[in-house]
Parts: sequence; C-alpha cells; structure tokens
Amino acid sequence: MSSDELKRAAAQAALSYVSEGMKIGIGTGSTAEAFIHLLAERVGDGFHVTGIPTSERSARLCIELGVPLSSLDESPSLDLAIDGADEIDASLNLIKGGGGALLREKIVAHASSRFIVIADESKLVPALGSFPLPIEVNPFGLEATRGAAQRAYDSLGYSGELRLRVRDGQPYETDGGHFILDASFGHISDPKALSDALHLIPGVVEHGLFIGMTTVAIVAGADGVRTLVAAGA
Ligand SMILES: O=C[C@H](O)[C@H](O)[C@H](O)COP(=O)(O)O
Repeated sequence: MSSDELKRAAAQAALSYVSEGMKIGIGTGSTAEAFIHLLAERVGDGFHVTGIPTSERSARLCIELGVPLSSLDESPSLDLAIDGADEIDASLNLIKGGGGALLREKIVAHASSRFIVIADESKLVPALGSFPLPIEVNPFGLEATRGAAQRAYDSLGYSGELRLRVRDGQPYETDGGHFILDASFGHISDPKALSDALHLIPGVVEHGLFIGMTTVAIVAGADGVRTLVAAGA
C-alpha cells in the first residue's frame, strides 16, 4: 500500500468514531485531508455533522466539499477532534505542526472530549525528536525569543539548532500571524520538562509537543489498521 492509501485507511477507520449530530474538530495536513474527503462523502449521503477546522486550509477544503462548519466560539465544546501527527511515541505523545497549524490544532484538541490521531505507521517512533519540533513564536522580539529558546535547550542538556521556517524567501506565517522556529535537537528525553521550559518564554506562543492529549491513535501499516489506546483513556 502507498503512503496515501495508508493515510486513507487510517482516516476511514476514524469515521467509525463519528456519530450523527456530532461537533468535531478537523485537523490539518495530508492525513486530515484524507479524512475530510471521506467525511464529505458521508455528508453527501445525508449524515449530519458540524466541523470546526484547525486551519484556513482545512476550512477551504471543507467548504469546497460541502462539510458544514462552525467556529470554536460558536461551539466551544467538541465531541471529538481528528488530526494527523508528525511523530507518535509509545505513550501516544506527539510532535505536530509540520504543516504550521499546531496552535489551532492544540486549542481544538483541548476543547474536545476525545482526541483521535490518524497516521500511517511511519509516524510511530520509539522517542520523539527526529522530526524538528515546531515552536510558534510572536514575530516581535524574534531574536530574543530564539535566544531564550536556545538557552532553554542548553540548560536541559540538548545540543542542536533553531531554524526560522521560511517560505518563498519570507518567514513562514501561521494562520495566527506568528512565525515558526523548527528545533532540531535530536531525541527528546523528557517531553514534559521541555514543554514546561518553552512555555516559560514570553515570546513562545505554543509548541508542537502534544503531551497526554491523545485518546486513541489509529495507525495504518502493511499489516492492517491498529488502534492504540492511551493509558487511562
Ligand atoms: O501542522 C500540521 C499538523 O500538525 C499535521 O497534522 C502534521 O504535520 C501531519 O501532517 P501529515 O498528515 O501531512 O503528515
């Protein structure tokens, strides 16, 4: 099976968690888009659901395919959110934000009773950190924030680099008007300690570590689709 077919298989399995009338957070990225396509088919068959998109990109696709949308302000409590991930560890902690949508994704996941991650098996890792951690920062004081983040990594014993994400020669701008620093420091031995340290920096808006948020991960691989349930979920 190709990577696209695996993403679609995971997205297909996630549909079984969606019931008539639910309000659901809709993620961002290629796997989430596979889910949007499948959800739109069901909506076309008369299924009622309201989506709360985590990015302008996902919102556009939902509108194009006829998936009804609402905002988190109109619907502040969601039944579930379904989203992709860049890395998933054995505790179902995640790195997200490769597509730049981590802030809205985290707000939406936090507002949801259940957070379901869909992925192909290439996203499963023994420890987080091979994928650079996206850190969303306010453009004001960028260099001061970059320095503070570097010192936070240094103090925790990591070595590596923070690189400003660039698109078409300009800093990549998120839907919220922020920039992203991609942090390449190798395996993250203590995700909670790193998360706490980054949250102490005023210019850091959010980071892509999703710790203890996942309810279920649906992972598609050569041997089929597996459902991994978080401890205590
Ligand atoms: O900001 C983007 C999101 O966190 C995505 O869910 C993540 O990057 C995974 O994307 P994909 O499904 O395209 O691998």
